[in-house]
Amino acid sequence: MNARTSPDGRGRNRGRKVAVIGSGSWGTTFAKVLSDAGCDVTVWARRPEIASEIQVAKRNSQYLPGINLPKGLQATSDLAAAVRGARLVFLAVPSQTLRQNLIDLEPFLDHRSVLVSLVKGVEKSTTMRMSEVIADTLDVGPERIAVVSGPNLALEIAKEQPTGAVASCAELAVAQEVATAASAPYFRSYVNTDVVGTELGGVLKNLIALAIGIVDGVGYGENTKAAIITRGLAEMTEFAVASGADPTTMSGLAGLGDLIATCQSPLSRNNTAGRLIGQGYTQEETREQMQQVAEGITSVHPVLELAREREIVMPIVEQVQMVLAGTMAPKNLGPHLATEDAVPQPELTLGAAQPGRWRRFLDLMKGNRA
Ligand SMILES: NC(=O)C1=CN([C@@H]2O[C@H](COP(=O)(O)OP(=O)(O)OC[C@H]3O[C@@H](n4cnc5c(N)ncnc54)[C@H](O)[C@@H]3O)[C@@H](O)[C@H]2O)C=CC1
Ligand SMILES: O=C(CO)COP(=O)(O)O
Repeated sequence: MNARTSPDGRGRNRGRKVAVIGSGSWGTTFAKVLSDAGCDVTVWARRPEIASEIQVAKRNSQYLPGINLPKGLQATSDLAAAVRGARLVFLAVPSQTLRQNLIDLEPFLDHRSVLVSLVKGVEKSTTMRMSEVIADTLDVGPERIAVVSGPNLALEIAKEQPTGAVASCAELAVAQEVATAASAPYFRSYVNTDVVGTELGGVLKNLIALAIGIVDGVGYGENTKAAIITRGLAEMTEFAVASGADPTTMSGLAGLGDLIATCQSPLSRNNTAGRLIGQGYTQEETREQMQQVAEGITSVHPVLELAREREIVMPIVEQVQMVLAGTMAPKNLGPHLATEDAVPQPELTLGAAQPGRWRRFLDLMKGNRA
């Protein structure tokens, strides 16, 4: 099969110039995916020594030890040089720095370029999702904002272990363009137009992965974890649908797929952070040990703020917040404590999720049929 017809898109990506902003574990891995897909990729690193190591040695020893990066991958610590001529600009920085990174980037952006968020957090000070931060910071419409999300543990993908993701944009043709750029032999990108759902899948699974890590740290077994994953998916779906997402997105790669990967893997930083907390380390000690971004810790508070505004009940996420705040012992986290007013709750499952349904069901059970 020649490159022009190969299913991974190498032929279709010939001459496609793209940039990746951020050279941590995900930025570097995603740059490798794009390069292996045949794109002409430049990755921007904040620290010149990391840019130089990627550019010269084709390595990023701090974030991806032992991984050889593609020969053609370029790196720079000069923002203007990174995005010059790039139609697609992938963003892989921490959620709390994205706004400032975009402000720095703005003078160099082409007015046609598409901003693609790979980030799985919300901005703490505003409760905005990353696509909202992009729209709020730059003068770009929804057709220039995209998201890629899925079960994507960086180190596994850097080792070319196969997986998939969803490329999402309100404009389907743009989602398809992003998916084509991000389709390597070991990485398949699907498309949808549900930016809210795709983005929230990545944010919310981190909170459930924290819960899983906590109970793992306590020493609970598979039943507890399976119950938390299942009830967690119901919470994620309820929240996402109330935020405008399509419920089916939560059963796809960006929802259930990422939830499974993150809750199962010791490679997950959120899972690891939860486990340390479950073992009795404080939040500060956990942060010190991690040395890497665990977005869930920052997202708990803003997500619960939004849940309250939307009248959504998120018992597991609330328990995670209490454990992080030190007001609940890790051993008390579990779905058996999630019963509101001791009223047996309906088992709200994926297909049943609709805004307000949980509340209406509870009202009904309490005899309040108004
Ligand atoms: N690592 C993974 O497996 C995956 C991570 N993600 C998401 O990607 C985003 C980035 O995470 P990772 O690369 O994993 O984190 P990381 O902890 O591996 O790297 C963070 C990177 O951000 C840089 N950074 C720190 N402060 C910065 C600032 N002020 N401006 C610009 N860059 C700054 C660091 O130097 C480093 O390069 C997160 O939202 C994460 O949830 C998404 C999918 C997979
Ligand atoms: O998003 C991820 C996997 O899809 C990575 O999860 P962590 O940020 O918990 O490592």
